[in-house]
Amino acid sequence: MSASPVVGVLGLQGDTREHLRALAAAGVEAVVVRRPDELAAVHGLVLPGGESTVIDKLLRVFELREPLVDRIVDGLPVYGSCAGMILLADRLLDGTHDQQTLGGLDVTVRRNAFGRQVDSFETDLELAGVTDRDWPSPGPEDGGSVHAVFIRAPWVEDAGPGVEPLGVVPSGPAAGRIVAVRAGNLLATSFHPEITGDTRVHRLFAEVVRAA
Ligand SMILES: NC(=O)CC[C@H](N)C(=O)O
Repeated sequence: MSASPVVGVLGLQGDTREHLRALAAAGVEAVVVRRPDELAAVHGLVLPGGESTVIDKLLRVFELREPLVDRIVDGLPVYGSCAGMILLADRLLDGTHDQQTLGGLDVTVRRNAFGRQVDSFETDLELAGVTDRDWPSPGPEDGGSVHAVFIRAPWVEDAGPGVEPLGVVPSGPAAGRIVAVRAGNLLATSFHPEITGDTRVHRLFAEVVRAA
């Protein structure tokens, strides 16, 4: 792997721009991916938050689905945030009737899992992998805790033996639910670090990409 990997952000639908900004702030060269030749040129890929049913359809329209599945099978580092986590799941609960995922992560993900009352909320949670990272401003993000923003988010209903849970909801009705996982080169969070200004999750992913 070259010293400065190029990380793509899937640009079909969702908060592509926020991820591009977060990657740039994490010191990574980041480009939009909308075509198969653009996908072929990146060393890692972010699947942004958005609407997984729409992204699923557009992946097929843009003829990206097959090459992306192939690259995931080949070990491409991929970070999926929210809808991106849904797309990485091998098994999906509460998807629409014709919704497909790309797969790769040996997890069952429940879409829109948090229900109506708390379908969007924020909380601080402990995230494995960011514990010793410095965060430039003092506050609740210090140490291993990140400020997690959930927007009609999924959770990981269950995870296979090769999947490492990185974080759970700390309290409330969904306490203990897994909301961040890693398995090999695949990383996924139910929440949206790209909109908080905290670049530690993107830096963690950049390390995965550099090591691949
Ligand atoms: N913020 C998000 O990415 C929401 C995900 C959305 N509920 C979906 O099903 O894809």
